[in-house]
Amino acid sequence: MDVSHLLDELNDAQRQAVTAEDGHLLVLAGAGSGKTRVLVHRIAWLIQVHHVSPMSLMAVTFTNKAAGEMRGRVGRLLDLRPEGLWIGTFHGICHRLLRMHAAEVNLPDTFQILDSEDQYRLVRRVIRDQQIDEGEHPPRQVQGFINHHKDEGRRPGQIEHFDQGFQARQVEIYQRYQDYCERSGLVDFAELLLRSVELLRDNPERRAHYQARFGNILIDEFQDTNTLQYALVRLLAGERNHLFVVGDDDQSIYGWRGARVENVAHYNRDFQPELIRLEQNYRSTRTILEAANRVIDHNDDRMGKNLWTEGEQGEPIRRFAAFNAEEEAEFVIARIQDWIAQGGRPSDCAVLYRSNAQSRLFEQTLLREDIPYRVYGGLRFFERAEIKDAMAYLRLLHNPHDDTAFERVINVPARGIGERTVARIRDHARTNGQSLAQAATEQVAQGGLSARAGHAVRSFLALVADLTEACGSASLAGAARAVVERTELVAWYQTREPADRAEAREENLSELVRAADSFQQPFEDEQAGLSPMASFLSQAALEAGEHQAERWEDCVQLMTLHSAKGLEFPLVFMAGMEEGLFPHQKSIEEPGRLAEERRLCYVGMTRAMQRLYITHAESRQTYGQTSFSRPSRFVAEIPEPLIESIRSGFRVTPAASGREAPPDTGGLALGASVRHSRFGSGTVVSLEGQGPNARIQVNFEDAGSKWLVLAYANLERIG
Ligand SMILES: Nc1ncnc2c1ncn2[C@@H]1O[C@H](COP(=O)(O)OP(=O)(O)OP(=O)(O)O)[C@@H](O)[C@H]1O
Ligand SMILES: [Mg+2]
Repeated sequence: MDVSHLLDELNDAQRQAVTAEDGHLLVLAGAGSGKTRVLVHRIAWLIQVHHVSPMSLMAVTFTNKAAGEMRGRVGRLLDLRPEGLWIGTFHGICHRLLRMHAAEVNLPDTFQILDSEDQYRLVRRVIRDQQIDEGEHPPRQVQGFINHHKDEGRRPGQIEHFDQGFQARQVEIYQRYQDYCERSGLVDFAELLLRSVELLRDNPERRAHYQARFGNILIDEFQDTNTLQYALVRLLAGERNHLFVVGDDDQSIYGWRGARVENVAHYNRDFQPELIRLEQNYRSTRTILEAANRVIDHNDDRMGKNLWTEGEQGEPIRRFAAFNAEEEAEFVIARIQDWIAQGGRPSDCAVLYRSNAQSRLFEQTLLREDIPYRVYGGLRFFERAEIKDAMAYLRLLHNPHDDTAFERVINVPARGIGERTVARIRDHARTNGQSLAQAATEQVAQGGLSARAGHAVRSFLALVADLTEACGSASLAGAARAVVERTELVAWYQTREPADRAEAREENLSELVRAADSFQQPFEDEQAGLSPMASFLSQAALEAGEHQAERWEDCVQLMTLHSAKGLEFPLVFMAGMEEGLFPHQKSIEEPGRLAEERRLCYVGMTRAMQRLYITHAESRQTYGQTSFSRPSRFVAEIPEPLIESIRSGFRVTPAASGREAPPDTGGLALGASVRHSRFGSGTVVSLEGQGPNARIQVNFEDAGSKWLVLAYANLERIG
């Protein structure tokens, strides 16, 4: 059989990795060196050359999207659909394990996944029920506490606490939250992993079964695995199985979420893998690559690597210092327009930023210029309110005792059931150890509610019962359609919201029906005996937890630096490169976190293939206040010849007359001495623009030369 196509487009080191003999492997290599490509080819190689059954392979990637792509690429390389192959995220794979062994891990067959928003609401509910002070124990922070301990594999009983006050209460909330989840058959993201690890750890039979099944386990983006994920890998690998691990310590960017780059060292210690380094980069120009290498050089404790490219030198990186965030957005969009005018595609362009809030100005400008765009990391489809409402009904059809779903929609659309009634039902449920649905039914039957409330609750229960009956034999799409129609969600949103918002919700709900209609149940889920409905509900919850970008239509891509991981674009903008924003204020004081920010910068820069722009603004509005910032230290870490400043290259062309009106100096003249609250004193060296756009350049004694927006600068004249 000719297998040359599996090796043709690989260099020697890549080929060595793909064709390695059985054993453990670690491919440690920088960005764009072909790690993901090698992993895909390795899967195909094992199947085609070693005749390994796809059933005995497990491949783990960072997102469902990446998993889907990987499946497609393996399929194309092999020219067939690799049935039985487990490719997925750690969460997806653990979900599958739990579905198959629900009873053994004490979960009902109908267990549901809690996404992060559901989890937040539930934590808040527990805090309120306990009458604990939300100021002292903010739900978000408690949610972080719970997830942190779960990620480290700790149950409430295993958490050491040193006082009987604050810490003890946090642990208690965790315990009660957990009890609630157990009662209602709910599993949060971290729990998916923790239960799976417990299953394999505590059940020798299951462990032996899976160790015998998965002879080869391949993992991408290994540097961002957490403690539990590594524990799972060890349990699955056992003594005999082969691990194929690829990663880049310089791209570890999820430490704040529990990822442990030390796992690379632990893997070396525990498995003594053969080390293969890939040193040739195929993604970026020489300039971009060298600049990224020089920035990351400022970090200590690196595993160290060389990256080179045969690619051309390329253009210098361009740096633009904007007066303010508005001008920054104008600049970026103007460059995108140039790109498109020269025949480039909108989807080649990515604007990357540190935090989601930065997208707004870019969106505004893109909208105004009528350029199609897409923002990632905001609310994804399955996180939208109307979708979650409809899904909650579907969940109730699937499992009437799903309390989270019950609570979400008992009064959606509004039917006059108030918080007091819900509290009464909840109390009844708690006292009698029942689900909310059972409690509500009993309360109605026993006349435990006021006449009005009783009537409303009865109508809600009747709606759910009707739907259940109507959907008993319906297809998944039929059930989704029935929910959308009979619940009258659309009409309800129409009465509450402006027409355009309600219309968008209506479109989304139709999209949900379409999504259900075209849903293809994964082969593995089917094999595991899952109903299409169960698969669909789980898939939705898993997807809601992801913030990875997807490339859809041909539109400009806006996303956070974190979401850009693993992707590549011909034209990249890194916006908001300012101290305090990036590196983030919270990270500046802590060396460990600063190093993680620098890795994030490295990730951002290495997404660029041909052209990279770095922009920063001297002032921007945050929380309604103007703040002034210096350029990010990372900008200064790019050596001079690789980066070119183009502040003067971007000028708004003067009015058609060709004559610019004299600048509005606001009473300040060239040469005047001024003082700025932050930059100290200096001399005015340049003035331009009109009214709110008037700008002033000041040579500050300590802070150097700055352009400021006159209207915001609050300069005080001295001398
Ligand atoms: N031997 C090769 N010949 C030509 N192109 C290659 C080769 N190896 C990889 N590439 C291309 O280089 C780019 C980067 O590859 P890939 O995404 O696999 O790198 P990576 O190491 O996984 O990057 P990252 O660290 O960002 O995840 C891709 O466009 C890929 O198709
Ligand atoms: Mg990759």
